[in-house]
Amino acid sequence: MQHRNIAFIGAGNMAKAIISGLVNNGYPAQLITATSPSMKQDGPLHNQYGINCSNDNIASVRQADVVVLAVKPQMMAEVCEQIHQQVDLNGKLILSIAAGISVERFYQLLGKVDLIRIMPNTPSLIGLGMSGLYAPAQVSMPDRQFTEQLMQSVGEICWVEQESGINNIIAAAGSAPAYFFLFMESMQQEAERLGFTSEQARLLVQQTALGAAQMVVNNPQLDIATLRQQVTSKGGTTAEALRVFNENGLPEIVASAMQAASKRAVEMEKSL
Ligand SMILES: NC(=O)C1=CN([C@@H]2O[C@H](COP(=O)(O)OP(=O)(O)OC[C@H]3O[C@@H](n4cnc5c(N)ncnc54)[C@H](OP(=O)(O)O)[C@@H]3O)[C@@H](O)[C@H]2O)C=CC1
Ligand SMILES: O=C(O)[C@@H]1CCC=N1
Repeated sequence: MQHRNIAFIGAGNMAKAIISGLVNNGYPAQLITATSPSMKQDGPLHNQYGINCSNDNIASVRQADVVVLAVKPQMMAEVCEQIHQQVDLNGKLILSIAAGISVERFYQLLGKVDLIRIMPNTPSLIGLGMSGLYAPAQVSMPDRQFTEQLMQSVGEICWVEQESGINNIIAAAGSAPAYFFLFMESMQQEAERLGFTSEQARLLVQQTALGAAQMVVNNPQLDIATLRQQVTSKGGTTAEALRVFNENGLPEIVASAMQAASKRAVEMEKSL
């Protein structure tokens, strides 16, 4: 892929996940800078990945071709206004990974910049990310391709035609690792109650989750429902477990939870 000078403004969980994925995939570390107020030049991020680290947003944005805005949504206005006042963003590509901040809001904060919204998730850390991408019509093809390749280097990508699609990506992928973690936490707790040690319970859950996910990946010709049916013997144990899930409304709970995530993103877009 093409290499450009990238500055991550904000170096928390999500920025670190993308940086780790990029560096492990061969993106030149010397072309990556990460900033945060508490950042030390020779701190852990520098030592681990060899990237440039700074607590100076302005200097970092000035020297960058691509700026990844990776602060919490509630911090975004303050950070953007400071950048807008001090740096000419003309010719730079701005990438936002924030939930709940619309393109229109970014134009208010930064002026009419070249901006693409990305909605990644934390498995980017291990190259298994899932990112949604949205670009307004005027964004150039080279900028779209660069962003696509950037995020493909840490996982899979899915373009959305409408900006509202980003909120649905949040529901289906951005927030979704946490759904699977909650499910696994609940299973681990019950496995411990059934008498396994914490380590055994974790192994049982993580290996089963990994195996199930890998079976879905390896069998694109099979519906996920078919894979479920292959585990479920008539009158057997799995059928009993699934009966309890269904009687307690698991599909409806999942649907409501995903809708709640998307709705929250819409609310954030109105308030931030
Ligand atoms: N976590 C996730 O799974 C996902 C998160 N996102 C989005 O990613 C963004 C970041 O989230 P996440 O990584 O979880 O948040 P974190 O709280 O982990 O990270 C926020 C980072 O911003 C830094 N920061 C705070 N103020 C400033 C400032 N003025 N200038 C520069 N950096 C600053 C913090 O530094 P310090 O520690 O020094 O305060 C920290 O490094 C959010 O907008 C979120 O919506 C999107 C998809 C998934
Ligand atoms: O919880 C959040 O708001 C962020 C966005 C998607 C995942 N984490």
